[in-house]
Amino acid sequence: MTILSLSGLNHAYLGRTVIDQVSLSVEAGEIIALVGPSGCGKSTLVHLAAGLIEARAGRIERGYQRHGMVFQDPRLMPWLTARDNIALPLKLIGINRRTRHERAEAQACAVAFDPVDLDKFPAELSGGMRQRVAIARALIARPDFIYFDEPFTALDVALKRRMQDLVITAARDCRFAGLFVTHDLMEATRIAHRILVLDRHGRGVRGARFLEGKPGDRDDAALFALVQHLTHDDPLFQQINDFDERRIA
Ligand SMILES: Nc1ncnc2c1ncn2[C@@H]1O[C@H](COP(=O)(O)OP(=O)(O)OP(=O)(O)O)[C@@H](O)[C@H]1O
Repeated sequence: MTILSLSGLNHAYLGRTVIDQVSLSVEAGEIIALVGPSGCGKSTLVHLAAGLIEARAGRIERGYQRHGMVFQDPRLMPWLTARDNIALPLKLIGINRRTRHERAEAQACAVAFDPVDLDKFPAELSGGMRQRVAIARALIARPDFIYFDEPFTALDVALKRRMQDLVITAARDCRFAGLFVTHDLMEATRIAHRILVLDRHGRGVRGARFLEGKPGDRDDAALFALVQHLTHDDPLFQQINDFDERRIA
């Protein structure tokens, strides 16, 4: 069953087209990693799909009930404690304070955020703790779809891996579908069921690769070999590096 369908999307900033004729669909329970050269429009596409900005043309059909979002910057409310940040989506749907706090505590535990830190404000938390709060906030209203926009790019390698495991487990347990923007092919191959490669200058989806096995069941050696293969032998992925390297040179 298709839970998100985008067809023929077009978007421009200040008259400059950055998304042109982009179509894709996500099945229920499926995590799609969205990769592509820097500036090709990945974040814009996620913002369009989530309804944060409006497309100039095209059609968006959302079959999900509720979505969550996790960005690179955790975007926590600085005046709220970790507990109230996590509980915020429940407040917005009118859940009473006591239930909100109980569920926030349970959700904090589920993302390995120590409940003793729940009364701290974002400024008192480390980067990893803030990102756990952001993930807990995205999960608390039990969404059936989550948009991830490079959520772990700023984290160190070990923490990034722990966060990816957390998403893999949560996606399996809560059965949400998602679009996951990343630059990191190791991350894409660990987390996703399918990788979509966007063409540069927003010229649509260049191609897709289905990944064997389920996220969480793939071992590191196989993933490493797959990333090597995609990077060096698969023309679909080579254009990402070629394009990014030309921009830096
Ligand atoms: N608010 C904005 N106003 C004007 N131009 C924008 C705005 N947001 C993005 N752009 C431009 O639109 C294009 C696509 O940007 P977007 O952030 O969607 O790409 P991206 O693929 O997510 O990039 P990256 O991988 O570097 O994060 C870029 O050329 C960018 O400069």
